[in-house]
Amino acid sequence: MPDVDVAVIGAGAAGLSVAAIAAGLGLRVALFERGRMGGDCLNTGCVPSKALLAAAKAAEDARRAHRFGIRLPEPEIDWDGVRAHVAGAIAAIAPNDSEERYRGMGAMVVRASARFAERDVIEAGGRRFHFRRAVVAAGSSPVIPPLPGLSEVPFLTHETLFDLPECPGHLLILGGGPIGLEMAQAHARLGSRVTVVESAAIVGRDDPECIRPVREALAADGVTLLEGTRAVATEPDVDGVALILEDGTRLTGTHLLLAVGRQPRLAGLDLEAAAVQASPRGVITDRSLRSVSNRRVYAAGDIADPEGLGPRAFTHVCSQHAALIARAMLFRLPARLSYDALPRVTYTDPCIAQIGPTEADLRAGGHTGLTVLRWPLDENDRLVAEGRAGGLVKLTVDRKGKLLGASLVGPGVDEMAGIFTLMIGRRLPLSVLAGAVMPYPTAQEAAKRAAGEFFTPKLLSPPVKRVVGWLMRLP
Ligand SMILES: Cc1cc2nc3c(=O)[nH]c(=O)nc-3n(C[C@H](O)[C@H](O)[C@H](O)COP(=O)(O)OP(=O)(O)OC[C@H]3O[C@@H](n4cnc5c(N)ncnc54)[C@H](O)[C@@H]3O)c2cc1C
Ligand SMILES: NC(=O)c1ccc[n+]([C@@H]2O[C@H](COP(=O)([O-])OP(=O)(O)OC[C@H]3O[C@@H](n4cnc5c(N)ncnc54)[C@H](O)[C@@H]3O)[C@@H](O)[C@H]2O)c1
Repeated sequence: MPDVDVAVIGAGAAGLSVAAIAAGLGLRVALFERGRMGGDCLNTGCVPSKALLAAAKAAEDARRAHRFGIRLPEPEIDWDGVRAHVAGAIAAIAPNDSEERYRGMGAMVVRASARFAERDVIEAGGRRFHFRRAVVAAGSSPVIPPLPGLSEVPFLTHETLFDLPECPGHLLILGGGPIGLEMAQAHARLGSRVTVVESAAIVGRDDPECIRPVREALAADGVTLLEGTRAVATEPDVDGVALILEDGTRLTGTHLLLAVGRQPRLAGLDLEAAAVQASPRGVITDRSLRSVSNRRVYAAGDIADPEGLGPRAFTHVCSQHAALIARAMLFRLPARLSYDALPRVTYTDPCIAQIGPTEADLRAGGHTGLTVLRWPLDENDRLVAEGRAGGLVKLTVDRKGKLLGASLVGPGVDEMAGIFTLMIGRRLPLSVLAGAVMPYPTAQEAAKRAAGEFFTPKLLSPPVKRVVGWLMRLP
């Protein structure tokens, strides 16, 4: 008789969601966590980064208050106060992810490193747990690039960045993805000099039309963006650290943050003992997130490498995975993972958001007959009134008007992204959005206006005008 119905390795966003569902259904659950409950999102990821961005925005709002006729002195940054705010946000959310809460749900929480011992056995804390089903949700860690000299210099990752006792004097950031850009803007607004070195283009998976305003905003915040540039070495410097670029430029800074991507936390899991196959991208699963080589085992969150889709590192993907695993593993219902309507948002100011594929993704995938609809956010009354106008809603639709992808940039587009997730995910016709009554004045009106652009040319066409003219003559 197995000791547990469901064994979950990792109490991050993915593992916690799976454990909550399984325990809620009355199953015997063992949840293994060797580090902090809540994993990256709570402790070193989403929560501290958004808390730091909020502090930075407060400073920036004070600097820009003169636009409203309010003159304030240059804000004084109390770094200890900023850190207290970040720590306070984590502490306020922590009870949701706590050992006590999960024990209360009926799960057995084992604070130890877990590893597979057999196809259906996990060892942790000196005990063996015979399981019916296991979910590997061990997450990912920052990639440490093979940069010559890196072992000689102190460097930061998101795991150490939020513990700095002082605001960095000059923060060098390697990588201009979501982590690099969010942290660049946050630190620049809080008083650091910031230089980002990006080997390709910043947030390069996003739509170039949407990237442009982010690039301009970061430059306005004083961030130096070096794109299409590689660092070839690093070395100690009197300032702290130096990065040598491929053209020979020597950049010096007080701190170096590495933000060049994620790698699955496979080490120590002993997946081979359970015949669970993994690639350098993660645990290989089918589209129901079930291991292709051990059908008792599933993978969720950053560590999952679903065939044909690859890993995605987002907290909302962790929830999506957990719901799908519940369907497939617990209810034995058909389940097939799709990222067709997946939203992703980089929380710079302005935000950049992508829901589903970009126009370039669709064209590269061979889609023809695409129509691109645009609605500029500088015509949005609410944003104009708030002195924040600027940005774009760009929709890519097929011949029949089916919405395939939405690319957004501007203030408030993070909150607008949910509309497009619903539209694409539920395959709602564009007319639903174009015909919706949106509250005035909101940024969301731009979503409706962009959708309306599909119908306007047809509505105002000469034949329709002729019919309306004829109808007007009727008694
Ligand atoms: C700076 C930053 C900002 C981010 N911002 C956002 C954002 O705004 N929005 C968003 O959607 N996503 C964001 N992300 C991504 C998001 O944080 C991750 O996608 C998410 O946290 C992954 O959750 P997970 O459960 O897969 O892994 P994790 O959170 O890493 O959890 C895995 C857990 O497993 C434990 N573990 C590992 N191996 C073992 C073992 N052998 N035994 C026991 N325990 C083990 C680890 O200690 C860890 O606690 C951000 C990430 C970073 C780094
Ligand atoms: N707002 C959010 O949802 C959010 C925020 C932060 C992180 N995340 C998640 O975490 C993941 C990891 O974030 P990330 O920013 O570290 O990785 P990333 O893979 O998204 O971006 C890394 C960037 O570094 C560049 N790069 C790679 N090697 C380089 C090198 N040697 N020198 C210079 N540049 C180099 C890449 O071209 C890329 O632009 C994200 O992809 C995302 O899934 C999400």
